[in-house]
Order: sequence, then structure tokens, then C-alpha cells
Amino acid sequence: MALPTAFLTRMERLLGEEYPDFVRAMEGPRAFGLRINPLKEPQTEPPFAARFGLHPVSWAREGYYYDPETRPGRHPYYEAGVYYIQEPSAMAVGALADPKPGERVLDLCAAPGGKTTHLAGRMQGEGILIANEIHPGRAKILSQSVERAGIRNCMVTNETPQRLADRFPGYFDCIVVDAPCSGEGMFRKEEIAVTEWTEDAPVKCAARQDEILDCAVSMLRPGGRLVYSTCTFAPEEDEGSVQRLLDRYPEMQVETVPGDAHFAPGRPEWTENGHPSLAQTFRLFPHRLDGEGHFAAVLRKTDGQTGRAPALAQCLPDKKIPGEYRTFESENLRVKFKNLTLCGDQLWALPDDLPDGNGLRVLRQGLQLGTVRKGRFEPAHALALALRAEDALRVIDLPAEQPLVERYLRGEAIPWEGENGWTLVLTDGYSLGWGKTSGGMLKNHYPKGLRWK
Ligand SMILES: C[S@@+](CC[C@H](N)C(=O)[O-])C[C@H]1O[C@@H](n2cnc3c(N)ncnc32)[C@H](O)[C@@H]1O
Repeated sequence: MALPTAFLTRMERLLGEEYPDFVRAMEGPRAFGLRINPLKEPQTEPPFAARFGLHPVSWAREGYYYDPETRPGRHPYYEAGVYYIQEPSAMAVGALADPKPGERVLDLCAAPGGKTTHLAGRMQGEGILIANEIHPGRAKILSQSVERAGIRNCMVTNETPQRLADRFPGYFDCIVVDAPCSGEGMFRKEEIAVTEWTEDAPVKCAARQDEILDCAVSMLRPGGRLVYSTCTFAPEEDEGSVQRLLDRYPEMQVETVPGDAHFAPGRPEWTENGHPSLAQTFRLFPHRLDGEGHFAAVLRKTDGQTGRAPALAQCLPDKKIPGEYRTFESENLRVKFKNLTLCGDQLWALPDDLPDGNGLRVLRQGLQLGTVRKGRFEPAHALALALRAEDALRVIDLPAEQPLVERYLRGEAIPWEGENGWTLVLTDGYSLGWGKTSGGMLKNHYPKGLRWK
């Protein structure tokens, strides 16, 4: 696919003698990466490294390159949320944000969920993670990624940045703005990035980024950090967006953080009146590392007001918890969830101190436990994906390399002489979904929309 002439001319002007290496890399093969989900696989050296030909990405401890011939995206482990397929450079964002358990974190432009799932892994289920996506269709995909990854402390919203800013002034410790951008860094990965690019895209995207970043700054508590990233090379975005942010908000400063030996410094001279601190931002070039084009900056809010604490989501008092769930819990689980709440017939377990989502478009809040029906409780797929083998009373473990697991993923019933009742289906110890054992068969409860064709 030929790259746009106007893009190449600009990059030649900017890169000078590095330009031939850049073009060679842009015309070469792309990099393939996956990121281990520590909520599912706590070992940094995963036991399946050889199966997918994994070797580490130096800038993210969970990140690995894989051999594309091994197709990890079409494997039971993928469905179990053991890893997330993510382009290696994109892993720099979560690694730089590096949220800690207990923090309040917002991923403002979050679909399909690459950064959200990375952030959630580092938070270890503790604290509040709000993952927002403005586009309704993409928000559903984001919600699915959160479900597959077994995340318990995330609220997924489908809102504009402004509506969130009205709701959460001065609230977050860490905000990630992985901004909609002109996508030049994806030219090698996706043909559509080339066909959709126009010469004026960077200027238009830059204006939109300014609006999104205004909202992000207002939602940061004093002392909080903002990670801004794009997958483009255009300096109107990237250094330009950071410079305009510094001009508008004297309380914001570029933070000096260790990057990686393969990252190049941001270029103050590529934007008008570029502040020297722009050299503390990061450019990821495909001719300098094995990954696609990216830009990332970490900024800190040094001053401002902490917002009023938002109202918290209401939980059910013990005596209002549906008996159907209590029966299910005692007959099937070895774990007890707290902070339960009902939305219609859906029962959820909320993280501590989750803000009230009323009035916002909320797709998911905390962990979906299941549906309360008349006289019975039906566990949610999300619950299965958040459980470990030891959390369920009945389990069946289907080895990933044997055909039975594929039959389960296709929606078939499976012969199984286990005890009757809800049964957590695992593959090599990782939870995959539910089945219900009865009379020597495991009835399939893998969701219809996710079944392998
Ligand atoms: C680069 S993508 C995000 C990728 C995501 N962070 C990930 O790692 O999977 C940017 C997202 O911003 C969303 N977006 C577009 N316009 C927006 C706006 N005005 N405000 C907020 N988000 C917007 C897009 O729908 C898109 O999903």
C-alpha cells in the first residue's frame, strides 16, 4: 500500500538523515504482540511461552511478541482472557500510567479496551477504574473486553468527555487520554488507516484533542497525573497538543519519567514555542524499535481544587439480597461477594466506594453476578470469567490442546460424569464459562454470541 505523498514529504523534512530508515521500516512487516493478564496469569514468565513463540517487550513487563503463525487470537486462552492481543508500542501507555491498586483511574477514550485491560491488571482489582467510550457500538466492544479480562472494579460508560467532566471535577488520581488521532503510526498495521488519512486530519484531530484534554485536566485531582498518547507522528497532535495544554494550564507540567532505551525523546522544535520539557515526552518510531508509531506524554497537575466527593452507588442491605442468589451462592461458590446491588433483574457486586452512575450511560459496573429469575438465579458469563478454579464447588478442566474444549466453545453439550449442578468450565486452569451438569452430560451455557463458528 503506497503511503500518502504529503505524509512522506513532511516526515522527510522532520526526520532528515533518519528518513531512509523510517521509510524502510514503514514498508517492512508489522510487529505482533500480546499482553499477559495478571488477573488470570500471575506469573510474568507464562507457562505457554513456547507454544506462541513469546519473547519479551522491553517496555511493558506483561508484554510479549508472538509468532503470528501460532494464532493466539484463535485459541481457548484468548477466550479465557489470559492475554490481550495488543500491538507492542501501545503497551507503553499502560506501563507509563502504571496505576497502583486503590487509585481512582479514568480511561477516557477507551474502546476497544487495550489500555483499560492493561490498567486493570496493574490495579489488581482494587480502586476504581472508569473506562469510557463515546461511540455506542465501540463501547459494547470495550465492555466485552472488560468482561473477558475478569475485571471486577471497572465501570464502563458511554459518555462524552464533557458529561464526565461535569460529574467528576478534581476526582481522579490518573487519567489516560489515548486520543482519537490521525493514525499515521498504524499505516503499516491497517490499510484503512492509510485510506482514511487526509492532509488536514492532523489539524482537525488536534482541535478535538484540545477539547478532550480540557475535560481531562478538570477531572484530575491536584497532584494527579495525565497520560496523553496517540498513534500518529503528526506534531500538530503529539508535541503540539501537549504544548497547547501547557499554554492553557500553567498548573500542568510534563513529568520526567523513565521510558525505555528504545524510545526517542519528544521534539520541542517540531512545534511553535515548544517548551524544553517536551523532550521528556516519548516518540516510538518503527525504525528504532519493534513496534508501530506512537507518542506518549506523562503530565502532572501541580495545583487546583479537589472536587466534591461524588455520591456513591447504593448497595443492598443484607436482608434485601435476593434469596435466589443466596441459594446459588451456597450451592455453587466458595467465595462471597460484597456490595451487591440490583439493576432490574441484574445483580452486580460493586467495588468499594464506586460513584453513583445514575444519569450516566453505564454499560457495566463492577462484577456482573447474574440474573435473578423467579425462584432461581442464572450466573453471568462475567462471573465465570472472574472466578478461579478454587472459587467454584464444581469444575471441569478441558485441556486446551484437546478437541473437547473446542466443542465447548462451539456450544455443544459434553459428556461429563460430574456431580449435578452449575459447573465452572476451565481450560488448563483458566476459567472459560459455565456449564450445567445433569445426568452424565454438561449442558452448554457458553454465550451464543461468543460461540466459535
Ligand atoms: C485511539 S482510540 C482508543 C484506543 C483504546 N484506548 C485502546 O487502547 O484500545 C480513540 C477512541 O476515541 C474515541 N473518540 C472519538 N471521538 C472522541 C471524542 N470527541 N471524545 C472522546 N473520545 C472520542 C474513538 O471512538 C476511539 O474509540
